[in-house]
Amino acid sequence: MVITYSRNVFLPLTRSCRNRCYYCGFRRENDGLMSLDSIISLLRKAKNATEALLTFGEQPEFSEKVKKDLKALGFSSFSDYVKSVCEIAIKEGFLPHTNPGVVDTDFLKKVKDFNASMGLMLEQAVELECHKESPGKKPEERIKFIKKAGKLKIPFTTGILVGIGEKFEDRIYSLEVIADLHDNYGHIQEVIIQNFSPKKGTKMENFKPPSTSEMLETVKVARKIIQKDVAIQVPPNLVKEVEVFVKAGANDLGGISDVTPDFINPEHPWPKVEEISERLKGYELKERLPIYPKFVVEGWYSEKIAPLIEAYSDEEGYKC
Ligand SMILES: O=c1nc2n(C[C@H](O)[C@H](O)[C@H](O)CO)c3cc(O)ccc3cc-2c(=O)[nH]1
Ligand SMILES: C[C@H]1O[C@@H](n2cnc3c(N)ncnc32)[C@H](O)[C@@H]1O
Ligand code: MET
Ligand code: SF4
Repeated sequence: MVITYSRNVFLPLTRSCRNRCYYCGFRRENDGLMSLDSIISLLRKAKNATEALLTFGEQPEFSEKVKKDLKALGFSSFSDYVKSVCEIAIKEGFLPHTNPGVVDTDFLKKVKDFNASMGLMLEQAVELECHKESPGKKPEERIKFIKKAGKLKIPFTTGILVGIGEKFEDRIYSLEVIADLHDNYGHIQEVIIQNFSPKKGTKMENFKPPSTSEMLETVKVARKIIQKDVAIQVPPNLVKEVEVFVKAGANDLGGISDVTPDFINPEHPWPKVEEISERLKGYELKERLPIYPKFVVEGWYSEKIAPLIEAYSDEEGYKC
């Protein structure tokens, strides 16, 4: 059995965010933008990565600091800045994967051709206390966005955040919603089963994270609900014993970096690929691109990134 992962470099473009999720340690009030120079120098350090992961707070343009930085950099909108970062990444030899939060259709259309895939965590398809101050976490907003990405044929990553106040049946319902989206649009490449990990200084710092057995049950039920052509991803820095999760049905480990931390969960360092390989004896651990083999073979990518995809993938669509 093949277990996949991607080698990436994480670009946290800004921590300014219109939402206030009670579990989030990433958001900062009035944070600015990464400079294009700092992005280039980070990319140049990531010698063996093929994915540039762009993540940031949702709709950060309201922040005075972001507005000021956009002006100083000569951009008239945040989406133009994101598009330029993608172009820089491509020029440096990386395939962008942008996880933008809920953005409008114009934003999505502008950046789509410059991304190998994009993502948005559904988190949970039910309303929860921890999202009371996060308009962009309303289930209908997230579902609408994932549908829009489907209509635009964007290879897509979504998933659930486990242990944020939902019941077990809410997880089942959320996974059914994802399966339904994939039935309708066929664009989901992977479903992340991510455990909530408490962050100091947040409202949920003393909230109990889900246990390993609870996470295993969730992966098992996800594997039953989600279509077989969609990968189940667990992050190896958050679940540690990847071998038991693989036994439960996970078959992807997401992006791993040698040069950047997981900026969302910085207290959880990435294990080395060698360590994962050691734990997964009997399985074939294989590197993939941020666009899954199936979508490479089906040609779900633009001419902007075609040269990179074609140079990096073998005839089965895996990284070569
Ligand atoms: O390092 C991380 N990568 C995260 N990734 C990156 C992901 O592991 C890879 O970029 C994809 O598998 C594409 O290769 C996300 C991507 C999404 O589209 C949506 C959510 C996440 C969440 C995380 C995360 O918490 N930490
Ligand atoms: C990048 C993704 O990380 C998730 N995320 C945000 N905060 C946390 C946390 N404390 N623990 C685990 N995952 C988190 C969100 O679902 C976001 O979409
Ligand atoms: N803010 C976005 C979201 O929560 C992107 C990931 S968190 C930095 O969906
Ligand atoms: S998880 Fe994303 S949307 Fe929520 S506060 Fe953090 S950065 Fe903003």
